[in-house]
This record gives sequence, structure tokens and C-alpha cells, in this order.
Amino acid sequence: MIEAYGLTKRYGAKTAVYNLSFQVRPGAVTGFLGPNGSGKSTTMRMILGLDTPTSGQVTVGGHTFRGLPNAPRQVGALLDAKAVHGGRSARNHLLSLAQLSGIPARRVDEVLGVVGLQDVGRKRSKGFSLGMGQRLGIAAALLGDPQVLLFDEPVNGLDPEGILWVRNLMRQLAAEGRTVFVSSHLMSEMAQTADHLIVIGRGQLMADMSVREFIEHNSIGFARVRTPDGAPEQREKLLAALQEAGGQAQPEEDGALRVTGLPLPRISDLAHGADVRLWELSPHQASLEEAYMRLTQGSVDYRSTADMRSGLQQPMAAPGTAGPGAVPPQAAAVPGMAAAPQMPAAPQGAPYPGPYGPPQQQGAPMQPGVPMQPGAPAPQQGVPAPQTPPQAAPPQPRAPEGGTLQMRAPQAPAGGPGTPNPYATDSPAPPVGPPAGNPPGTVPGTAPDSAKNEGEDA
Ligand SMILES: Nc1ncnc2c1ncn2[C@@H]1O[C@H](COP(=O)(O)OP(=O)(O)OP(=O)(O)O)[C@@H](O)[C@H]1O
Repeated sequence: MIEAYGLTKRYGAKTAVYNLSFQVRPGAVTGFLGPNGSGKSTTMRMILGLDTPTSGQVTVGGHTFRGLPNAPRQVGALLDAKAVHGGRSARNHLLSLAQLSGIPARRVDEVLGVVGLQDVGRKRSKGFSLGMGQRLGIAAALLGDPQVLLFDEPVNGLDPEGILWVRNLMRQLAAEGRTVFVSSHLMSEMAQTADHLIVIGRGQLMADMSVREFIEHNSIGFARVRTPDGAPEQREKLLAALQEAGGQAQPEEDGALRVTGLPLPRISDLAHGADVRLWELSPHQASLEEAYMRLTQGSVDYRSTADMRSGLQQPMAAPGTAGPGAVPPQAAAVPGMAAAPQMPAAPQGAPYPGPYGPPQQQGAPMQPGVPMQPGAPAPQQGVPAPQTPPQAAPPQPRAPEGGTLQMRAPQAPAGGPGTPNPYATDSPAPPVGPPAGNPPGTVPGTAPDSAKNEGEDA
């Protein structure tokens, strides 16, 4: 079990992790999610004793990492697959790690086999592809047959077969009763691999719950309704009836409607009352990716802007105006591609809106664009529609029944409302002590924070 209490890490004026408390339990795969720069790697490095918390603490099996007896046999980690001496063969790299930790040499051949590198074990790792390097990093993590495993982006660079293999490996390790903590940006992968999720944004805890609960709490269910093809008047009649009843409808690519704000039986009754035949009426739940986007969109530090040199943009409007060249955040600017779906942020403190979404006043459309009017054309491809601006606060979930679910908006620092949030200012933080040197029992394949640059470019 990994347990963090009030974990905080500052690098000079930069607060990378703030007041994080969570538990990672054995027997499950726990996904660790958060936007770029949200503090996932920093947290993992603190768990592994490679970074020293500014305050708070994190323990593995009740001990700080440095207090763990024979740590490399108890904790394995893949943090940075490139942290390998490229001139050494894969086998020699693992052998040197094994020797440092008192692990028998035969285990090296075992783990080379487990990760599928047995045929290239004597080749120098500098010739390895990204995926082979990942496999070598995973082999290093498995070397001590540890009960606790941390993987930072393990599927990075792996081909589909490799991704499937990692998924099965994680699940198998958890089924053996081990603690498996894995960060990833691949939501579809996490949805299939993880049992539980810990989500952070700007270094602070945003969600700690099962995958199922996470999707339930952060997504709006919807109904797909399809009227007969080639009968636009039927579709328009249905649209009018849905809107009159307080529902919202968005066009889907295949001509169906995505309806929120009305339960399925009501939609059926409305269609019947309007004398409209239906080819489809089906319930849907958003994906983990949609739920994640919805929760974290207020915590994203790095957003892309359109490339004005692509020749595809109108001239930029004056700052502060939404002129023809203004590009909404995350809107696709590629010809022939529709803007990516933009999930609206739920209003802070809003209750869970129920399986078919909130009533109209709460139910911002799930797709780009304004709610569709009867007879209105579907949004043109390649034309980003107006979008709801991101809101800073994540939604508040309902409390679970008898569970350990917690989900919080980023917490204000202790000290009351007048205390500045470290994320709101660049005010100097208390000085951080010099990074500790290589701790005894450093996890194979990882480097202490003394190897990292703690400074920031001006
Ligand atoms: N050694 C360091 N010195 C200074 N700042 C650092 C250091 N390590 C991390 N940071 C900063 O702390 C913040 C969190 O970084 P971290 O690498 O933990 O994020 P992350 O969630 O792992 O990001 P990503 O998903 O992009 O890998 C970032 O703003 C980063 O620039």
C-alpha cells in the first residue's frame, strides 16, 4: 500500500505538488491521471525517495522509501526508460542493477523473457527502439519481484501488441495481490487497465474513485435517437417536440440526434405523440476520455493554439474580440475535420445530473456548437463552432454510499481565505533544502533529484 499525506513539493517558486493525500491499495491497478505538468512524475519520484517532499510524507508499506528494508526487492519502478547506459547490453544493464540490489543473476534472464527481449539481451541498448527501451525499463522494474510497482507512462512508444501486453501484465500483477500504480495519458487504455483512478490537476487531488464512479460522476449520459433516413420532416418534427419538452439535441455524424435532458421513455412518448417513427433510441454513457476532459479542462496548463502559417486561418481578430480569425481553445483547424468535442465544465457544486443529463438551464451541449434548432443545418466540417469557455473549478461529485470516494476541487491552502494559493502567484516559497544524494536502496533504473535541474528558465 502506498499512502500519501499532505504531500507538497516546491521547486523554488514553482509548486509542483500541493497537499496531496491518497492511498494506492494492493490487488488493483490504480491509474494516475492528470494533464501535462500536473505533478504526476514528481509525486512518483517522491514515493521512490528520489525527490524530497517540501512537506507532508508518503510511505510504502508504512515506511518512507528510505526507511524500507531492502527497498529494491519491495518496490519496482519505470520512470524514465531512457535512463540507461546506452553502451551496455540490455542484459548487462539488468545484471548491474541486480548486483546492486543483491538479486540473483538468473532473475535477469527471467525478466528478459517476461518482457520479450530475450533475443536481443546481448545487444547494446542504445540501438533500441522506444518500445524496446520501455520493455527494458519494465524488466528493470520487475527485477526484484516487488510487491509494489510504479509505472510512469509504460505504454509510451509501444505498438498495439506491446500495449496489450502491458495491459495484461498490469492486470496480472494486480491479480497477484500487488500494488500497481500507473500513470498514462491514454484514456482508452486506462479505461481497460485500471480499476481505480487518482486524478490530479495543478498538483492537487481532483478525484480518487473507481473508473466506473469516475465516468458516472463526470459525464452526462445521453440518448441517441434516429429517425428514418430520407425523411427530414420527421427529424424536424421530433426536434421541435424534444425542445418543447426541455430537451437538447445535437446532431451526430450519421444523422442521429444526441439528446440530453430527457429520459428515454419520455423521448419515446414524445416521438409517438408527434407521430414520428424511430429507427433507433438507445442509452449512452460518455467515455473515460470525455469524463476526464470534463473534469480537468480547468486545470490544463499547456493549451495549443492554431498555427497561423498553415494558411488555413482567417486573419486574427483584435485581442479580446471573437472575430472570424479567433480560434477557440482546442478547436480543430484542419480542413475536413470537425472541431474536437468540447465538454462543458459542470458548474461548481452542481449535483450529478442523472443518467440523461441536467435540465436545459444546466445542460450545456456536449458537442461544439449551440443547441440545434429545428431545421438548422448540422455544423459544417472544418468550421469550429462557438464553444463554452473553460471554467476553472471542477465539478463536485455526490458522495458515494459507504465508499472511500473523495473528489475535491483544488483545496485552498490552510490559513483561511486570505492565504494566497501557491498556484495563483509566483510568490517565493520557503527555501527548499538541497536535494539528497543517492539514497541507499535506490530503485533500479531511476535517478535521484540531484540529477535533475531544479531551476527554471527565466
Ligand atoms: N526538477 C525540477 N525543477 C523545477 N521544476 C520542476 C522539476 N520537476 C518538475 N518540475 C515542474 O513541476 C511541475 C510538475 O511536473 P511533473 O513532471 O511532475 O508533471 P507531470 O504531471 O508528470 O507531467 P507530464 O504529464 O507532462 O509528464 C511542472 O511544472 C514541472 O515543470
